[in-house]
Amino acid sequence: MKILMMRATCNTNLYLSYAAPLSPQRVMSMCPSFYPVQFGAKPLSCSPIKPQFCVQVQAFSSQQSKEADELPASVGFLGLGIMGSPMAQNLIKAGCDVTVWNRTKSKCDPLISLGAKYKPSPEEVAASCDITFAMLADPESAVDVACGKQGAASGMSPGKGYVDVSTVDGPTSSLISARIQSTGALFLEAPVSGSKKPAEDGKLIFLTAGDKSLYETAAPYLDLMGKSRFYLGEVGNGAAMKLVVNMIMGSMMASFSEGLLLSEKVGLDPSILVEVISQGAISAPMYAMKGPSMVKSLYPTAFPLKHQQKDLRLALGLAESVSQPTPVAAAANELYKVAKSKGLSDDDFSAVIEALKAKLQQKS
Ligand SMILES: NC(=O)C1=CN([C@@H]2O[C@H](COP(=O)(O)OP(=O)(O)OC[C@H]3O[C@@H](n4cnc5c(N)ncnc54)[C@H](OP(=O)(O)O)[C@@H]3O)[C@@H](O)[C@H]2O)C=CC1
Ligand SMILES: O=CCCC(=O)O
Repeated sequence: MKILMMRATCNTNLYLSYAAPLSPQRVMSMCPSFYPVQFGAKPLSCSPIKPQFCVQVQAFSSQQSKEADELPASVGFLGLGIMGSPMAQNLIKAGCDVTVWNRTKSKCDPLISLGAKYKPSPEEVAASCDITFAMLADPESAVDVACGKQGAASGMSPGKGYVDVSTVDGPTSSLISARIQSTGALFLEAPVSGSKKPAEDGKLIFLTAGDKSLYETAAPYLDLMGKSRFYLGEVGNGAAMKLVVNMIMGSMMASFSEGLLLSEKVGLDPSILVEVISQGAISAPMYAMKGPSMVKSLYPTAFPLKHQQKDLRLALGLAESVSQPTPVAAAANELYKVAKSKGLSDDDFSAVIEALKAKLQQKS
C-alpha cells in the first residue's frame, strides 16, 4: 500500500513524504537532469517489490535553511577533486567553519585562501570537526581514507558524524559505517546525483541513507551544497539508488554515441540529430549539454570516464547480487572498458564515443 502526501508551503517549498517501494518511477524522479519529472497528486504506480527494497523516502525540494549563522558545527571535508572542491567551497562561502584535507595537498590551497583550515590527515580533520564529509574516487580510496592508517575513524568519537558522499557500492558503505560506528560516532551515506556544474551551483541531489539523526543534523549543510535530498533508510540504499541512476546514465550515453555515429555514417549531420532529439520525447539536458562537443570530438571533463566505468562495474555487481539481468548495461560497460584501454580514463565519460570510432576503424 502506497501513501503519497504532498503539500506546498506558502514559501513555495514542496515537501513530499512518500512511503513506497524503490520503484522505477522513483529512480526517474532522482535523475531530473535526464527526464523531466512531474510530481502529481496521483500516486505513481509501482511494481511488486522485494522486502530489501522497501524504503522510507522523504524528499525535500528545497530552498531550505541556508543560513550559515544557524550552523554551530565545525565541518571537515576530505577529498577535493572535481566534486569535492566546489562542494567544500560552497560551505566556506556560506560562512561555515570548514577544515579540509586532500591526498594531493596543493588542491587544498585555493580553499585555504577562501578561509578553510587545513589538517595533514583525515584523522586530524575528524578529530577537530563535528561532522566530516568525504568525497573520494572509488571504494578503495573511500575505505582507505575512512578506515586506513591515520584515517578518519581514528579521529572519530561519540557526538561526531561521518557523511560519505562518494559513489561506492553498498558493501563498501556498510564496512565504513561499521568502522565509524565502532568509535561511537554516527554514519550517513549520501552519494550525489549531478555533476561539476550542479556542484558549483549548489544544486546537487543527495541520496542519503543511514543514521536518521545525523541526516537531520547534516541537512542544513546538504542544503548548502544541493537542491534536494532523499532519505532512503538503511545503509546501502543510497549507494544502490546512485548506482542504478548511473547505470541508466552510462547506457544512455553509449546509445547516444551510437546514434551520433550512425547518423554521420548515413550522411546526416549529427548536429541536426542533437537538435532533433532536443525537441522530442527523449530530450535530456545531458544530450543537449554534451552533444555539441561530442560532435567536435571534444570531451572536457565533468564526470571522468573512469568513474562512469567504475559505477557500471558496481551496478553490474549489484544486479548480480539479486540475479537481475542487465544486458544493456553490461554491453555499455564493455565500451567504457575499451575507452579506458585507449587512454581516455580522465576524459569526460562522453568520450566513450571514441571506443565506437575505434571499433569502426578496426572493421574498415
Ligand atoms: N565528477 C562528477 O560528475 C561526479 C562524481 N561523482 C563521484 O564522486 C566521487 C569523486 O568524483 P570526482 O570529484 O569527479 O573525482 P576526482 O577524480 O576529481 O577526485 C577524486 C578524489 O579522490 C581522491 N583520491 C583518489 N584516490 C585516493 C586515495 N587512494 N587516497 C586518498 N584520496 C584519493 C583524489 O585525491 P587526489 O587529488 O590526491 O588525486 C581526489 O580528491 C567519485 O566517487 C565519483 O564517482 C558523483 C557525482 C558526479
Ligand atoms: O556520478 C555522476 C553523475 C553525473 C550526473 O548526475 O550528471
